[in-house]
Amino acid sequence: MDIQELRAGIDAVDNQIRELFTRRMDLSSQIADYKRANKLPILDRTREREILARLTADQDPDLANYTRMLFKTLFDMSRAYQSARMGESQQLEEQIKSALESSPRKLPQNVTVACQGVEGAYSQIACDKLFASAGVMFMDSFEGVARAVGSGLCDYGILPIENNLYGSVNEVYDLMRRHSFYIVRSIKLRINHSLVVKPETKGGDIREIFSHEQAIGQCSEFLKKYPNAKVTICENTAMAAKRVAQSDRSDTAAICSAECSELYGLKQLHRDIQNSDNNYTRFICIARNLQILEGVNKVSILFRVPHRPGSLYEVLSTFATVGVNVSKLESRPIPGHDFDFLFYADVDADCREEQTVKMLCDLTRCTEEMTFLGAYSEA
Ligand SMILES: C=C(O[C@@H]1C=C(C(=O)O)C=C[C@H]1O)C(=O)O
Repeated sequence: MDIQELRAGIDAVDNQIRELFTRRMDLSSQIADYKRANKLPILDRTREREILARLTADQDPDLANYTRMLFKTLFDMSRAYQSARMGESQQLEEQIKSALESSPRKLPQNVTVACQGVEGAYSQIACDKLFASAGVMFMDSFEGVARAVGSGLCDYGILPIENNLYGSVNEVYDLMRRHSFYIVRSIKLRINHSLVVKPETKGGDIREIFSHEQAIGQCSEFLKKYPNAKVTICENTAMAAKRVAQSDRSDTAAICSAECSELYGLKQLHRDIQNSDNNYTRFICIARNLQILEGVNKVSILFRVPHRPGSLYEVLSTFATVGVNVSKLESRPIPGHDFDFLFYADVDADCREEQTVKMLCDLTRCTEEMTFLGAYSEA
């Protein structure tokens, strides 16, 4: 046999070893589960000795030494895996228990809240509905909001997460992986867009329309009435209105809220221009530390599952076993990992109940990575 053929043989064996190794580690993690529930230690020397004796009993003595070395390494890895899994779930359980004891019952009112955009942004409208007397700090980007909360500059932050017609705000989903914060509330806001212009501008003058890409998508039918106008994407709808108001031109328009139009002294040329009247955007309110306020009924998590058949099913069946409804499941690519996917899930569960905490701990074990994003209620 030439070396190519021999190497092809090794490649085939390596593939099998990898497959079997994954299965062995998976079983080991299930044993960790059992040990945790039954308060047993991770290390079991007797069991390890038995395995070594059984596997080397009828082997050539030279090879038996290598087998011993290989399996001792496997035991080390298997124990490390078990302790990581047990540690992770214990940490989560303790974190939830301590948040339940120390969180305020309601959102405190005299706080500073970070919103993206400028005065009049939909995020600010959401903020005003959640906080009666908060000081608002405007940030240039969604990332700026996450940073302001993460650094402690602001107590809370408001981020749009999805629109029922146009879908998820992917940028915000991606932020959840890169920044550490917790969702403490969410709010659904009915969105009515207007086409706004300077007082002197007429419909026929319009050559350019500014807005946020979500608003443009939500008004796509209406925009067909202006086939010759250039559509320009802005950071947010309030910024678009401000741009129209401050420009020297009188051939521009913005898509934004009625509140925003008034704020910038603009005129609403058309009202309710969204494709459907049933147009809602969900905003989340985030905090640096986990806070579990009264009335929580939703839990959000982010998780990555191994690349093998049934791994997502295992997660979903963990929800099904305790009768928990999954209200949203979103998958996002992970930058730099061509085929790895991260899932984001919203489930209807009460984090004050022991079975929910247990379910979350179980999830840390059947996923490769799991981040608890918070327990909250939706207004
Ligand atoms: C997997 C277990 O936990 C540990 C790891 C072992 C293994 O990887 O085979 C064996 C015994 C324990 O030290 C177990 O108890 O079976």
